[in-house]
Amino acid sequence: MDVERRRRANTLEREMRDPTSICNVDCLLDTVSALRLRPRHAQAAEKQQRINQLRMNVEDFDFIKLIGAGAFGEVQLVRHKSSSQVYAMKRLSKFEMMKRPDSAFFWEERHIMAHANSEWIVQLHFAFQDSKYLYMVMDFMPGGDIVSLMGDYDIPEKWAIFYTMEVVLALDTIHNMGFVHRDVKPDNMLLDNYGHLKLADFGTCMRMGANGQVVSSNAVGTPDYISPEVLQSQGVDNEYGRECDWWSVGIFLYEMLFGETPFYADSLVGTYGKIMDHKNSLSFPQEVEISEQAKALIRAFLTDRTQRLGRYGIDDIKAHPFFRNDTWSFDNIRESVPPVVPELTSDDDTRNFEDIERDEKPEEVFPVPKGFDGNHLPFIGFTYTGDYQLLSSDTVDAEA
Ligand SMILES: CN(C)[C@H]1CCc2nc(NC(=O)c3cccc([C@H]4CCCN4C(=O)Nc4cccc(C#N)c4)c3)sc2C1
Repeated sequence: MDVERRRRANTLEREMRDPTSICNVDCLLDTVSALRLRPRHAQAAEKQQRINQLRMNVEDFDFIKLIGAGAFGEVQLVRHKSSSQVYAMKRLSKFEMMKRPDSAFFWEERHIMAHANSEWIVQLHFAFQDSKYLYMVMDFMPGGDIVSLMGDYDIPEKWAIFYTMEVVLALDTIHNMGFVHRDVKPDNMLLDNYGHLKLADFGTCMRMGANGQVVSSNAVGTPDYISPEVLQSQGVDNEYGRECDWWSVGIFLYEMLFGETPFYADSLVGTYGKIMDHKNSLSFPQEVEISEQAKALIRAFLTDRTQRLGRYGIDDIKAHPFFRNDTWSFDNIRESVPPVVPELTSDDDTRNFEDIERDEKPEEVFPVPKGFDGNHLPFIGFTYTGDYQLLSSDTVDAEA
């Protein structure tokens, strides 16, 4: 083959091997699977079926227990049959996503968990899809979430130092990847089998622009933890940056120390009102003994974004007196012993997860259109096979 053709062929092959390329092999096979071949192409349809069986699919996993649920799906503890490895498998309904225009959130979640390669971020091991769902196969976090931890223990200030330090380092990882999280809350903070923290749910993450800001008109996030500037972005295009996540850390720290969130109200409007009027509504219950440093840090986070601690980077946060202690430092905390180490008896021990009843709503499926069915086109490229990349040199040789 002439040099020029060989050079171009090599470049294409490199693209096909690159997990982040739009024409990598997984993406190409997604395209084949997304084509709705009509019965008259019997051979092709048969081949398509065979490809779907050879690719990773939900039959490769044994279901163990339902361990979480969200707006578009659920998380199950599963065991991969051929490797016996346990994972947390999140299943998102394609039907739910097709009903809403702003449902491309799973791309950020997939990108962050697949490529963060960080001890602070739950790792995505595999992603695949079928006609109804997207599946994300992730680390199982047997320590459960911080909501459960706060329910089980009265958190002393020393523990609050540990968990706040780990959340700060985890968020710094997300920010350095170019994302604002926007929904930092204890539900999204999970503990591994040592008791160390990882962030777990990235559906509300948004890429920052070159100026470090995001422009968004939908107020995302959970009422209690949402910052004033994100709240004000509802309906209008408001710009804000990573500092909105530091507000949520302030709420989290307050909740660990006082057992409730600072702007709680029995109505959404009540909570929003208190958040917008935080200068007057923030107060510390007298009966709880809390250090001045802790109150100072909470005030430094729960303030207007132009004054908020962390707006110039996390060094100002790390330097705050609240974090001064004789056990943990920002540099060694991941190698230290956490306040609570989960007692686990097996690799599929789910003691730290509440039983969840599955809402048996009838599975809505979309009618397969008679004509061209483009329903799966938005999901092409979602499949991710992580380490065992197809077309990797050893695979081809093994076949040879
Ligand atoms: C703008 N709108 C349209 C979109 C805004 C962002 C968004 N995110 C959604 N997200 C969901 O629909 C969903 C589904 C299952 C579980 C979870 C989380 C919330 C509860 C637990 N959970 C989770 O991810 N757990 C988890 C993750 C990783 C490891 C382990 C373990 N062990 C557990 C979320 S739907 C939706 C709509």
